[in-house]
Amino acid sequence: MTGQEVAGLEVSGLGFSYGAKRALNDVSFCVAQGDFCALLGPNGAGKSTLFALLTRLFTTSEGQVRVMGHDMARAPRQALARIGVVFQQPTLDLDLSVRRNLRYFAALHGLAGREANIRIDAALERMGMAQRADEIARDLNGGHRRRTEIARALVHRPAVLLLDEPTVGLDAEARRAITEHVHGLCAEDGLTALWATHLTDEVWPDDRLVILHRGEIRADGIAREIIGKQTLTDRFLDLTGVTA
Ligand SMILES: Nc1ncnc2c1ncn2[C@@H]1O[C@H](COP(=O)(O)OP(=O)(O)OP(=O)(O)O)[C@@H](O)[C@H]1O
Repeated sequence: MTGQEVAGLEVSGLGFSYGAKRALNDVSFCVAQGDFCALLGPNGAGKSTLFALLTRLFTTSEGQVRVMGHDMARAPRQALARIGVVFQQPTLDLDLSVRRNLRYFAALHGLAGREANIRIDAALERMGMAQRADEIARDLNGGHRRRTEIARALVHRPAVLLLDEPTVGLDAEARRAITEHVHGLCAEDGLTALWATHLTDEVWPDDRLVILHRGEIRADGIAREIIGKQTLTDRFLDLTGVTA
């Protein structure tokens, strides 16, 4: 990234404690626009706490978050408007169709009528869900529900997409399809993605990779360079001291 470019996501010196429990300590990393960044960490590493700070569910006086150049503390509305979020827990209304789930979300963002429909169609197409637009969410399998949630997070055209363990509970085929779709969004649409996971097989060799453990960054770079001659699982175990 040159000095002129605005990073999709810039985190500097972020810290957070739950009472006496230190959950994040001096966390800094920067994701260039259009990059897919895997945030890999074992259970309890601090991934969800980081997401809560990035979405302003929690606030902290320690450190700074910038989204497309907007300081989350000084310009939260501008920063949040540029973020799409896929939470770890499913949040679809299962009684509504795929399209109506997205239409409801569009309305929350002040979008209606033709403009909303154009954006909804584009988001569903992008996630391979256009053919299922009129299906009731309850009738979808887990992978298609997750794809619908990602499409919903795209409706307001965010620049940065945050995904907190988006493939939990899905089989290998559904996980692969979702990972490919999100890589496509980055490569073809210039979306910046931060994908939290504890599954090493979701990280591709050319991905940007940040490894978090006990609230601190243990590695930051291109996955293949961090991995070296090891497998990512071996490297991950070495860096985190987590036993298999
Ligand atoms: N409400 C809370 N009160 C006290 N400690 C907490 C609270 N929530 C999380 N923690 C602790 O903060 C640390 C980071 O937790 P966090 O949930 O952010 O990790 P994570 O990487 O998202 O884990 P997982 O993969 O299990 O979701 C852990 O040690 C956890 O036990």
